[in-house]
Amino acid sequence: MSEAVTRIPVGGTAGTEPYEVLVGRQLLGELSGLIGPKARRVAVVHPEALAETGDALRADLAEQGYEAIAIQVPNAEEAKTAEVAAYCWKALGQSGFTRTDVVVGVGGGATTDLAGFVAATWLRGVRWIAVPTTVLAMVDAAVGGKTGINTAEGKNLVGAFHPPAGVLCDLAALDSLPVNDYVSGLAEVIKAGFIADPVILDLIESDPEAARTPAGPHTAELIERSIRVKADVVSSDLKESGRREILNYGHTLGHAIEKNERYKWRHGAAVSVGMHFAAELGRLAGRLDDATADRHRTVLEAVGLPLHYRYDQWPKLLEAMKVDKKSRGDLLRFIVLDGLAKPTVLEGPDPAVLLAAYGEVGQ
Ligand SMILES: NC(=O)c1ccc[n+]([C@@H]2O[C@H](COP(=O)([O-])OP(=O)(O)OC[C@H]3O[C@@H](n4cnc5c(N)ncnc54)[C@H](O)[C@@H]3O)[C@@H](O)[C@H]2O)c1
Ligand SMILES: O=C(O)C(=O)C[C@@H](O)[C@H](O)[C@H](O)COP(=O)(O)O
Ligand SMILES: [Zn+2]
Repeated sequence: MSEAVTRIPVGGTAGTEPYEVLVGRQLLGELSGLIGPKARRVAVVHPEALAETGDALRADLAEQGYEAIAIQVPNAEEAKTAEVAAYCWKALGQSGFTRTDVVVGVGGGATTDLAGFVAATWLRGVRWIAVPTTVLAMVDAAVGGKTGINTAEGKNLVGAFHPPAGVLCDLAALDSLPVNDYVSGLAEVIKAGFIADPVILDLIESDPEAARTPAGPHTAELIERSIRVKADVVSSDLKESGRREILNYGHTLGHAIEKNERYKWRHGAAVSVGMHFAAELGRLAGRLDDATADRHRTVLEAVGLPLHYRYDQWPKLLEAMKVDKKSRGDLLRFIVLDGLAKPTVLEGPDPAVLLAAYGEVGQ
């Protein structure tokens, strides 16, 4: 008997095309429907780690009559560069890819960010479909249409809003994910818990060890709840003119750490340290109660996510945070909590408060 498939709607407001995030197993049968009747060519962008999956998908699409190509890109953040994007553009150009053809991004968030960006920029925008294969990509990266690449100056500094035509979250993909990558994705799940859906935190806290594996009893529910948080936010504010900024909770410092580590840290690990910082900032700014601030430490630590970073790096991190996309001119802006599930913006905090908050994080 096949398992049920959950369908979560996204978008459809302010002139955007609605689409669905499907969560279940054996979802690849849905792909041709999403590719649509007009496409002749399909490009499957996948990381080295998923070479077999990428090639199997290409072969399957070729059997269905498409001119299918596989574009293999490096694993993780090494794929999110201008050079790799140019490599993909070359592959599309050489295959004669037209405006009715379709990109399929199969992989973690780094791959779906790159594939979506290539789709957004090729011929000024072609259709794309996300097939996320990590927790993080399922609950966050593949949903909402933020696509992009990094530069030496900062994380995701080049990109476009270009929503996918559909997102297929096949839970079976998570079985091959290394535990560190699985746990890294839990940072965005926990973020969704703190900014909008505290039941997520209750479920993780009920058995943090089980939450670290796809075999845990709440895996599907945690993923679906997190997707619903993201879908709700991006449906109301696709281009981040306001409410969408709450999804950046923990990211102001997190992205600065990623840049400082030359993108060798996993995103979720950096966001975990960033959420610890944001909690301390909220507390010191007089916004957040002690119990909710402390809960950040306990839940992040319970699943094995990091809380700390090098104290001596503060001046460099502060510099890096200035190019955060939420900054306006010289004004630094942070997402903090006014309470559980009450995210808000803290503008231009006193530098002494920032340093004191980092004092709790730096080691
Ligand atoms: N666009 C957005 O809204 C958004 C949201 C959150 C994060 N992101 C981005 O997502 C990226 C992080 O994504 P991530 O955590 O998925 O990491 P990732 O894409 O770097 O993947 C981690 C590693 O796992 C490998 N991998 C992927 N799926 C696998 C599987 N099923 N089995 C075995 N190996 C597998 C990858 O090749 C890579 O080596 C960051 O670049 C971050 O900026 C984007
Ligand atoms: O979708 C969003 O909006 C987010 O902020 C989600 C984040 O988890 C994600 O890491 C995003 O890529 C960060 O965006 P950026 O605009 O700060 O680069
Ligand atoms: Zn993120």
